[in-house]
Amino acid sequence: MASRSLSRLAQWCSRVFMVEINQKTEPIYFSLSSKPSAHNTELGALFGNGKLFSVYALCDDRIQSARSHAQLKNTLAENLPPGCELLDSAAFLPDIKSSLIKGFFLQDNSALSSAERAVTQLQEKGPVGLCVFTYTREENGQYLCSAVAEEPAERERKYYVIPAPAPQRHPSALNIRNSDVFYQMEDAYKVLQECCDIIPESKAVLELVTEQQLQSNNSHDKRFPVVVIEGLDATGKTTLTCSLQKALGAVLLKSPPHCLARFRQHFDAEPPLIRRAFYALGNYITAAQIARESSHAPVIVDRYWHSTAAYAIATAVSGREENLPAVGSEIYEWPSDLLRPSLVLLLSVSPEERLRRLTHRGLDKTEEESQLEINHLFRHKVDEAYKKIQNPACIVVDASPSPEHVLQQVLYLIRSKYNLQTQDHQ
Ligand SMILES: Nc1nc2c(ncn2[C@@H]2O[C@H](COP(=O)(O)OP(=O)(O)OP(=O)(O)O)[C@@H](O)[C@H]2O)c(=O)[nH]1
Ligand SMILES: Nc1ncnc2c1ncn2[C@@H]1O[C@H](COP(=O)(O)OP(=O)(O)O)[C@@H](O)[C@H]1O
Repeated sequence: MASRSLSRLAQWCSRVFMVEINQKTEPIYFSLSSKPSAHNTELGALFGNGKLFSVYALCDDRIQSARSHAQLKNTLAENLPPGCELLDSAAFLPDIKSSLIKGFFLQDNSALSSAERAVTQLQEKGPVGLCVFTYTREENGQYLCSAVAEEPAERERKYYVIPAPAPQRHPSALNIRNSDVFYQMEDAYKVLQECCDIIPESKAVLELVTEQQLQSNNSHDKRFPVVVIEGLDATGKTTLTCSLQKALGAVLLKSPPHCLARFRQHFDAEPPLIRRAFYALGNYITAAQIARESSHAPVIVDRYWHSTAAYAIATAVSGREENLPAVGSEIYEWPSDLLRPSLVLLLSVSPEERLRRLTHRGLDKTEEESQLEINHLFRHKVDEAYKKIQNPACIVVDASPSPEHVLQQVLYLIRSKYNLQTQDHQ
């Protein structure tokens, strides 16, 4: 695991470091070497001036590591002086899955190296296993890296910073499996089991999952159609799903299911590993409900696995939209143990229309929904991730017309696929 294998600076030499100056430009990649590089000018944009640090929270326990990373980000953001840039950083083994370690790069342009004080304070009371690197510029234009370590010998050891080539796969996509998106119920279940000591609500969620699984009817006899309605918030999912329920005499379900509503706010505040495991388990509870209900009526579902995967992937994959893995990547594969719907419709409206509906609706938003408004790039990535998921893939529906028009369009789609009669003809 990260901390054991990275106790000494030498062990970091096999890794490449990535620092993203902002979401729109290519990140800067560098590594540590015992020999200088004659071509390190491209590092100037990052290492230009001032005191520089990388900080990584290292723990063997993945739950503690996820929480330490989140705490580290909050602590650094609260304590850094103006003029000090806090950038996302990562250390990874190029194109090796699950090798990503997330951290932070601090550019302290203030003369007083006040960031140094903030980092030292963190070092004293910080989360378990804080690993701090400092970077200094030599007269000859070379940059040196040393670790702020307890052992004096480690402190003396320095390595040259040299440019590294961009990897094939964007490093932020390396850890998605079982850290951001889950492809088996048991993998998500294990995460919440490991949280039980520190998050009491986890036990109640796991009991609900077990209870629903016991009630689930896994019989594969004839089922009525299961239609999932997906889309960004305020695209009209709630309005449409209610009308479809009436028009088709269908059962209306949603994910996360009502039985998890009371836990949601808590898990929305947890780091991605824990939060996404919560939403993944919500889909399995909803799947058990779909299995039962679709044996006697059509089922309409408001959000399901596409939402879980799209939001998780769009959050995990940093930088530009092009960094999203291509269609066909394993990260878009439907979980083999999760009930597949018959049809998934992705409601799509223009950003302007969506904002108009959001303001009109006036409901409060999840933090992530607020992000959707501020961060057009994040919203595009969610939308793109929805469309890359296959088996089943989404059918995009233009949801900008009136509610009645959208309903008729969707009923036509469903009927032409299933010759389902509407309620009034039954
Ligand atoms: N339902 C669902 N929401 C998720 C998931 N992952 C993240 N979210 C967040 O939760 C928000 C929506 O939560 P919902 O419970 O669907 O709330 P809602 O009012 O029905 O959503 P909208 O009607 O689309 O605004 C999303 O916009 C995401 O920010 C997931 O797996 N399932
Ligand atoms: N087709 C539509 N045309 C215009 N307004 C709509 C349409 N569908 C929904 N709305 C309105 O937009 C707002 C968001 O709709 P809602 O169904 O809550 O979307 P979602 O569930 O996707 O967040 C609501 O005020 C709703 O009345």
